[in-house]
Amino acid sequence: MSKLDKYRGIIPAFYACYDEEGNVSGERVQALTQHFIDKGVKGVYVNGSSGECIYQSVEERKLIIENVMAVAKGKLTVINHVACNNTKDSVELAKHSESVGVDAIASIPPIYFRLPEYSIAAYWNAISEAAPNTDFVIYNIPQLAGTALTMSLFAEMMKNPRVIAVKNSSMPTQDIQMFKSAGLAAKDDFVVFNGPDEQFVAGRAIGADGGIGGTYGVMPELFLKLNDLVEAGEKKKACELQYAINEIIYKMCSSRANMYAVAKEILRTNDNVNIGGVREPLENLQEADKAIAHEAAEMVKAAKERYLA
Ligand SMILES: CC(=O)N[C@@H]([C@@H](O)[C@H](O)[C@H](O)CO)[C@@H](O)CC(=O)C(=O)O
Repeated sequence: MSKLDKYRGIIPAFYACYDEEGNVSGERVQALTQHFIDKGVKGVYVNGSSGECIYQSVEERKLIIENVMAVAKGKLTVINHVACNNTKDSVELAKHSESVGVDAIASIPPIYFRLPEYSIAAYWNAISEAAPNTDFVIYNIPQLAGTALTMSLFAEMMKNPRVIAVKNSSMPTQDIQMFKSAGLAAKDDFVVFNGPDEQFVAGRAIGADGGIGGTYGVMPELFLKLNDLVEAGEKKKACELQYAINEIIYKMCSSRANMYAVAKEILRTNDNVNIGGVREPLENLQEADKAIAHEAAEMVKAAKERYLA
């Protein structure tokens, strides 16, 4: 048993939880955390893209992770994304994360200005040094961050003993293999998370240890089953379920509203978990989007009946 096994499995990317006025709701954060515990997932990835972190203040992000930890401590693996696009605020969130006892912190590279690799490494290492007893996960999402994790930057970061994983949301699954191989060449153990939910099976096949995903939250049972099928080597069944999941994701992405607004409506409809809407400038649901969300909710129910029986 490796000490990194706590990261191997299905880890939903936690959604932002707001009250009816659009303020962060600690109560709703706790309810969503409990919902994920009840579903049997391995952990949660808090304050990432799905958590709408770039639209939130440092204080709001502290409130969110405090409420997650109040419920999840000892029950879920908790990874808190702390990047704020400036070192000072990110360091503050890293310190705070360690004080509330998260398992790991994570960070994208700084966005907007194209910084040299030594500046990105300095940014990540400063954040990591602020949480000296906490694992560190590099978040590679070049299509949104505008900067890709290169192998030379990766090699530099391998010198930091706290770097234990890459959450890889780039689209080429080959990236997973490259980080996994180079990680294992540098360290006794190393974790790579699959990012794109639509290619979970492919990501796992090429070396991902599990996944962190923005659509797991509306169908955790389906992703848990998918992971079981991959582990059992049931390729045909795994692909069949992956295709069914992908149809649900395509439906979720077909609305004018932001995908996370659709996800939240599915949660309300199927699971009776109300975590509000999305924060502007993300687009909330109009009537036509609600119809799409309800179709997607029905598809989730049908897939559960078909594949979990
Ligand atoms: C670009 C993007 O948002 N990717 C998502 C995916 O889970 C994505 O929502 C899913 O594959 C649907 O396209 C995650 O990798 C992001 C994520 O886990 C997070 O930080 O919330």
